[in-house]
Amino acid sequence: MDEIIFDVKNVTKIFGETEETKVNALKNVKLEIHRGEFTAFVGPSGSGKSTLLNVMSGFDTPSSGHVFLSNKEIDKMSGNELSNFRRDHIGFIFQSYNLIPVLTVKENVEYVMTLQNIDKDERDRKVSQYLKSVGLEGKENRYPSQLSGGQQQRVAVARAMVSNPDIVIADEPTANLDSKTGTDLIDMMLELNEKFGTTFIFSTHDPIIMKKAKRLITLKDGQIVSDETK
Ligand SMILES: Nc1ncnc2c1ncn2[C@@H]1O[C@H](COP(=O)(O)OP(=O)(O)OP(=O)(O)O)[C@@H](O)[C@H]1O
Repeated sequence: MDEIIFDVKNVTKIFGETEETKVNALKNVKLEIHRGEFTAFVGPSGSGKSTLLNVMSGFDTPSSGHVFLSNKEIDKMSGNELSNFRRDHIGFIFQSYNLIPVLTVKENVEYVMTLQNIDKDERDRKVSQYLKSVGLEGKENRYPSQLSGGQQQRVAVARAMVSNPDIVIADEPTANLDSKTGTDLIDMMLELNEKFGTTFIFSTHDPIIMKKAKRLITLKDGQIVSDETK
C-alpha cells in the first residue's frame, strides 16, 4: 500500500472572476491516495467532491497547488500529452454509464485498447477476461440498449479496468441503480479491488458505498474535514 498514485499538494480552486461571483470550491486540499485503496469522497452537495475529482484527473486546473499522478505533475500538462496520460492512467465510471450506443459490449470494452494500438489477440484476451470478471460472459455482441442499467454499469467497469489503469474514478456510479443492483455492483468492484489490486476512488451520496469503502474522506465547504481508514 505504499506506492502513491495521487499526491494532491495544497490545491485551491476558485471559480468566478469578480468578488460577487467568486466561489472558493477547494481550499488548500492535501491528499495522498495509495495503490490498492478503495476510497470514497463524501460530503454535502456543493462541498467540492466533483471539483476535486476534476482537478485530480486534469479536467480542470487548480488555481494554486499541484497534482501528481503516478509521479507526473498533471497540472503542468495540456493538450494531447494530458489526454494520452489520462487515457493510459485513469479509468472512468460515470453515473449515466456513458457507453457508446452504436458499439457492442465487446467494442465498448475494447475501444481504449484500440486507441492504445494494442494488437487484436491481446485485445480479445483482455475483453474476455474482464467481461468474465464482471459477470457478462456471453453478452459480447449485445448493444448497450439491450442491457439493464446494472449490466451497462458492469460494462463500464470492465471498460474502465481493461487497460490496467493506475486508478479507477467512479462518479456516483450507483445513482441510477436500485439498491440491490447498486450493492451487487459495489461488491463486484470490491472483489476486483481485492483480486487485481485496482485502486478506486468514488464520489458519492450512496450509504452503501460509504459503508463498503475502506477509506472515507469527507469534504465540507471545499476542505477535507475528516479522513477515516476503516
Ligand atoms: N464551473 C463552475 N463555475 C462556478 N462555480 C462552480 C463551478 N463548478 C462548481 N462550482 C461551485 O463549486 C462548489 C463545489 O461544487 P462541486 O460540484 O465540486 O460540489 P459537489 O460536492 O461535487 O456537489 P454534488 O454532491 O452536488 O455533486 C459549489 O459551490 C459549486 O457551485
